Amino acid sequence: MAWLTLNRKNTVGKNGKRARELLYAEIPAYFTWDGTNKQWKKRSRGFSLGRINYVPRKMEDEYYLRVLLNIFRGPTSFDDIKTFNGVVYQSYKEACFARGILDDDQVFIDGLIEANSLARPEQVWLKTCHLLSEDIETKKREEYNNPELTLTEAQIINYIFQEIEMIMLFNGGTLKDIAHLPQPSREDIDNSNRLIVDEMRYDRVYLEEKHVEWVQMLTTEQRSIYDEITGAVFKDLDAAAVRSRGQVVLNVASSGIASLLLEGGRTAHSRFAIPLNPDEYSVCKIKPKSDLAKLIKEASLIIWDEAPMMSKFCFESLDKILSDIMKNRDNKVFGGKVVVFGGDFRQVLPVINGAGRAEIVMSSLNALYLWDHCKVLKLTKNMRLLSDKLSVDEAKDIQKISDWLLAVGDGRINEPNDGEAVIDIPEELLITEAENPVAAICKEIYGDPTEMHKNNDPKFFQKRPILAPTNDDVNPINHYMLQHLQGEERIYLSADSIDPTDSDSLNNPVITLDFLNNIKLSGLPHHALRLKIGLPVMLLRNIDPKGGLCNGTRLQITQLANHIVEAKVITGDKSGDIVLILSINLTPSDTKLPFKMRRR
Ligand SMILES: Nc1ncnc2c1ncn2[C@@H]1O[C@H](COP(=O)(O)OP(=O)(O)OP(=O)(O)O)[C@@H](O)[C@H]1O
Repeated sequence: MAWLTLNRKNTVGKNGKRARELLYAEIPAYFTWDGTNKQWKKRSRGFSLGRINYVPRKMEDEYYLRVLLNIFRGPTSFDDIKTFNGVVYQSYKEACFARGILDDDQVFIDGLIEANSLARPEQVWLKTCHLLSEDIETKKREEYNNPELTLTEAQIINYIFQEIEMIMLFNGGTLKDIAHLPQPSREDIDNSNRLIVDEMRYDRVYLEEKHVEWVQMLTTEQRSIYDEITGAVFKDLDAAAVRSRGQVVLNVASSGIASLLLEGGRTAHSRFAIPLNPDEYSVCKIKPKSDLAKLIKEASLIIWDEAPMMSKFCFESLDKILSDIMKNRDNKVFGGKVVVFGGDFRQVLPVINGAGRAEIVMSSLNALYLWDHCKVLKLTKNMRLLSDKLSVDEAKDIQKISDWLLAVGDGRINEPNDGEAVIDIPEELLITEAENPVAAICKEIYGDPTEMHKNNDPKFFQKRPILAPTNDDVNPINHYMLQHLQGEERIYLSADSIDPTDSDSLNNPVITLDFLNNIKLSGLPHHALRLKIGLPVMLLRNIDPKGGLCNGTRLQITQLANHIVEAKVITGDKSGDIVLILSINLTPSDTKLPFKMRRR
C-alpha cells in the first residue's frame, strides 16, 4: 500500500529518482522505510538492495502478483497492476496471460484469435469455403465425363475436403491432425508414398530443356565434375537429367538457409532424421518400412550442400542408415548410393561449444572414417567475377577482395605461420575515424539512422547486414539501432518455465521465475525482446523451411500485435511475402545449466 501511495505522489527519492520510474524491488535503493509512520521516505545516504519474498506457485494470487511486481513500474492501485492495454483483468493471473508472460496454451489461443482479426487463413477459410465449392461440380463432370452429373451438398463438401487433404499430403500434413474439422471419405484419396510422389513432381519437360541450356553453360572445370558425378549415377545423366527421367534426387543442405537455394531442398537433419547432437553411436531415426526409408531407397543421387559445417557424426549416421535401408551386404559406403558433398573448408566448420582447433578439425567431414572413399573434385574459378552485370572496376575490386579472402582462408598471410597469424586488413575495408565504433559501423552501413525509417526500398535492408563475431558484440549494435530507428516500439516478455520433462527441478523453490527471466544463453533470445515497426530482423529458428522461414531468413517487422508479429520476408525467393510469427517454446539443448528450461 505504501508503495502505491509513493507512486501516487510520484515522490522524488535519492539522486532525483522518481518513484514511478522504479520497480518494487528497486525502491529501497532510493527510499527508506519509516516503520513508525508506515511510509517510504527519501533516502539521504547509503544503499540497500530490494528483494521480493519467494512465493510458491500454489499460492496463486500472490504468485502472479509477484510476477507482475518484477516487471511493473509505478502502479498507483492494485487495479493498476491488473491493467494491461486499458483492460482491468479480474485476477493477477489473467493480467499475466494478457501480457503473454505465462507459459500456457492461452497464449496460442489468443494468438490465433488475433491472427483471425488480421484476416489470416482461418478467416479466409470460413469466408471462402462456399467459393471453393463453386467449380467442384464442373470439375467432377469433366473428370467423370458426365455433363449431367449433379452433386448433393454433402458430396460437394466431401470433394472439397478431399482436395484439401491432397494438398496437405503433398506438404507432409493431413487433415487427420486437425481436430474439429470434418474429415473426407478416403476412398478416392491416393495412398501412394507421398514423399516419393513429391520428389517426382518435377516438371520433366522444363527440366529437359533447362538441362540442355545449363550443360552448354558449364566451364571446362564444371563439365569434368558434371561428367564424373553423372558417370557415377548413370552413364549420361545429371541431377536435372536424373529428375527429368523420373528418378529421385535428394537435395539437402546443412543449414536451412542454404537449403532454400536448392530446388526441392531440405535440411539434412529433417530429410534424414539425424539426431540434433549426434555422436559416434548416433543413427538416423528412420523406421525401415516407413515412407521415408522407401524414398531414400529410391534415390539415385544425394546432394548435400555446405557439408563441411556439419559434424562428421551426421555423415556417419547417414552411412549407417543407408547401409541398413539398402541391406548392404557388400559393405559399400553410403549403402552404394552416390552422395555428392558440396562446400568450402575455408568457410564455417562445425560449431562445437568450447572446443579448440584440434577438436573442431577432428569432428570435420575430412576426419570421417569414410573420407578415403571420397573423391575430391575442385572448382577453382570464381564465377561471380564473370557476371556481365559487373563493371570492369567492380570486377577488379571483387577480384582483389576475393584473392585476399582466399589467401586468409588458405593460411597464406604472414607466412610462415602455424595456423595463427596477424592479418592486416586492407585500408579500404576499414572505418578509420570513429569516436563511437558501434555508431560509426551503423552509419557506414545504414546511413543516418534517424533517416532510416524514410527508406521504403525493400532492397535497402536486403543488401546491408552487419556481421558480428560474438553475441556480446551483437547486443550493443542491436541496442544502438533500436534506439535510433523511429517507429512504434513494443517489448515482448518471454514466458519462462522449467521444462516439464525435468521433473526433479519442477518444484525446486530456488528456481524462481525472475531467476529464469534473467538467464541469458546463446541461441535463446533474452527475456525482454524489443521490436519496432520497420526493424530488420533475422529469424533464428527453422519455423517453416518450405515456406522460406528458417534460421537465417531476414525479415522486416510490419505489425506488432500482442502475441504475434507480422513481418515481410526480405531475402530469398519468398521475398515480399508477409508472414506471421507466433511465440514458440524453445528449450536450449546444450547448456551448462543444471536444469532444463523453456522459454516462449
Ligand atoms: N557456368 C556458369 N555460367 C554462368 N554463371 C555461373 C556458372 N557457374 C556459376 N555461375 C554463377 O556464379 C554464382 C556463384 O555460384 P554458386 O552460388 O553456385 O557458388 P558457390 O561456390 O556455391 O558459392 P558459396 O561459396 O557461397 O556456396 C551464381 O550466381 C551462379 O549462377
